[in-house]
Amino acid sequence: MDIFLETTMEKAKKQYRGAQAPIACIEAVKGAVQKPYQQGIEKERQLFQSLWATGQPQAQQYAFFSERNVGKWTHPSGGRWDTVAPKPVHTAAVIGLGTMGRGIVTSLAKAHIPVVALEQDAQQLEIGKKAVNGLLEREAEKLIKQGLAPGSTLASVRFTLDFADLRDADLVIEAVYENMELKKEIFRKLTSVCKPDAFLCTNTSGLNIDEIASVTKNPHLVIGTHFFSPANIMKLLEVVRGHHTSLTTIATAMNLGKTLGKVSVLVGNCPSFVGNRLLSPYLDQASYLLEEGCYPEDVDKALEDFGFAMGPFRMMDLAGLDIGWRSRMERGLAGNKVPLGTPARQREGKRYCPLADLLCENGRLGQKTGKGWYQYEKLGGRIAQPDPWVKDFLQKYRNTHQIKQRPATPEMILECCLYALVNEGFHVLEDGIASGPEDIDVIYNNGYGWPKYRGGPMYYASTVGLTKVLDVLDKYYKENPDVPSMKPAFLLKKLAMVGEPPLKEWRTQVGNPDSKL
Ligand SMILES: CCCCCCCCCCCCCC(=O)CC(=O)SCCNC(=O)CCNC(=O)[C@H](O)C(C)(C)COP(=O)(O)OP(=O)(O)OC[C@H]1O[C@@H](n2cnc3c(N)ncnc32)[C@H](O)[C@@H]1OP(=O)(O)O
Ligand SMILES: NC(=O)C1=CN([C@@H]2O[C@H](COP(=O)(O)OP(=O)(O)OC[C@H]3O[C@@H](n4cnc5c(N)ncnc54)[C@H](O)[C@@H]3O)[C@@H](O)[C@H]2O)C=CC1
Repeated sequence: MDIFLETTMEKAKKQYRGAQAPIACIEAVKGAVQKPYQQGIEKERQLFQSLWATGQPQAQQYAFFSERNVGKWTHPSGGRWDTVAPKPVHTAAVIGLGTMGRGIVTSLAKAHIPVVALEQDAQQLEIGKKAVNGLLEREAEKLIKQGLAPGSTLASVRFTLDFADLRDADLVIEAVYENMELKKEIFRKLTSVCKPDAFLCTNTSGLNIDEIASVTKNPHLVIGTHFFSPANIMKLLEVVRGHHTSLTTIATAMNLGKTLGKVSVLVGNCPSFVGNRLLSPYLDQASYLLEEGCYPEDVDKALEDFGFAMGPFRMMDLAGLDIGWRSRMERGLAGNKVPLGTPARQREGKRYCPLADLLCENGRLGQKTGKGWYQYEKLGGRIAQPDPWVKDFLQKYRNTHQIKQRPATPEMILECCLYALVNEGFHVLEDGIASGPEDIDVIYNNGYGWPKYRGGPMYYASTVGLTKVLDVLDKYYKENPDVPSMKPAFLLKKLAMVGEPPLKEWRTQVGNPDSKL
């Protein structure tokens, strides 16, 4: 019998909502550790038992993930990052104190790393400072509650508008708007003001790390450190290596994640990296469902009942709709770079849903503007309420474009969204961007509120049955040839054809000579 386990009953209930098997907390089951994850069960059981034996209350079911080297990869030089010593980070700097920067500053301060926090102007600095101070106060309260204050304190944060104040930082994390020209401008400044051996990190959601590094004097010190929203809470750090990134830089970024109490996963550099690359077709499917008759709350409910912490629309509202919008404008898919005469629902011959762009054009960027796919109680509010404005807007949009309505059951919603995501996971494996299916699972479990008891998207696909996933994708793609992200990946077909081997054997089936697996 499966038992889903967490440290406390409260956590277990939250984490395993929707699970069919009994849930329990450590206190209740002690040695009887069992869970339906495909790997490391024995190791995890031993870890649990040893932690339990030492009486450490912070023993966590997923603790072993932060200990194992997630993202094995061999450098073109033949070296491996996990054989190289990381450099210590005594002081850090963060540029941009918006949704992400403020959480990153808080994570650093919490990990006793003093931070210099830089903004673009006095007004933004004041807003950022207030937000960071609020988060730090909350952290201080937690320390007091745990009886750790004043012995365990938070590191200092110095707020500034002056790049010269970054001169002593060992590591800088840039978190400004998602715009390549702006990022390059920041990195040009950094490479001239920072110490020659400072590590220069970008929190970009998916821009090319090599292009950002190209404007610096030391591209081997440039790396992607992709945090997840809310950055002070979410456990994942996606570490993105560029072409020139050195092993020491990788080791330092991976170690930084550990210092911050996060799970670091090393991935390759491609548009949107791993997590967001899989997210993109998932969100596309979610928005097609709106075109065809669903409302945001219907789609979110199906995915939240499946176990996600947040459905796709609540999640987009949390992250900010402007990130995707900026990225689409840069790629000429939205805004004034779209060639005149382009059909509203088509780009480059493929199906395109402009709904998120239209929301942004209406100033609805999500929680930060108090309105997005939902309405919120105030600017920055968190309580999502269905919005009659959105309902009306969707109805008018469907009428204008005369879109054929297709009633969707929760099962259909799950199949469209999840199989699209999983299919992209197979492409990522074919391309050698993640070092194995387990890494993709770790990314989703820790960065996107995926229900852990389902093991992650790739493991989930193996439990559904790869042939079933393949058949559904195949049928959908035949009916919708303008949605190429639903064309079944070669690796999925191959694995289905060779009898659906267990996930731990998938790496040997990749067969791509360029793969880094
Ligand atoms: C180049 C673009 C790529 C193209 C692809 C297209 C994509 C376009 C859109 C995507 C943008 C990309 C963004 C990105 O790069 C990656 C991301 O970050 S995506 C977002 C990932 N995050 C999630 O999926 C979050 C899922 N949700 C959760 O895990 C939980 O719901 C959450 C932890 C937020 C809350 O937990 P819960 O148990 O429900 O609530 P609690 O009340 O217990 O809160 C716990 C903790 O969290 C704080 N918190 C809660 N809500 C918020 C909030 N809205 N904002 C900030 N913080 C929040 C709360 O205060 C608690 O903190 P404490 O300090 O412990 O009190
Ligand atoms: N919001 C999210 O969920 C996630 C965002 N990201 C990425 O993180 C980066 C930041 O995103 P958000 O925090 O959401 O953006 P945001 O819009 O909330 O904040 C950006 C901040 O950068 C500041 N800024 C702009 N130009 C600046 C400059 N020249 N110097 C100093 N500060 C400057 C702005 O004043 C603003 O406060 C983007 O690259 C985004 O793609 C990555 C992961 C998740």
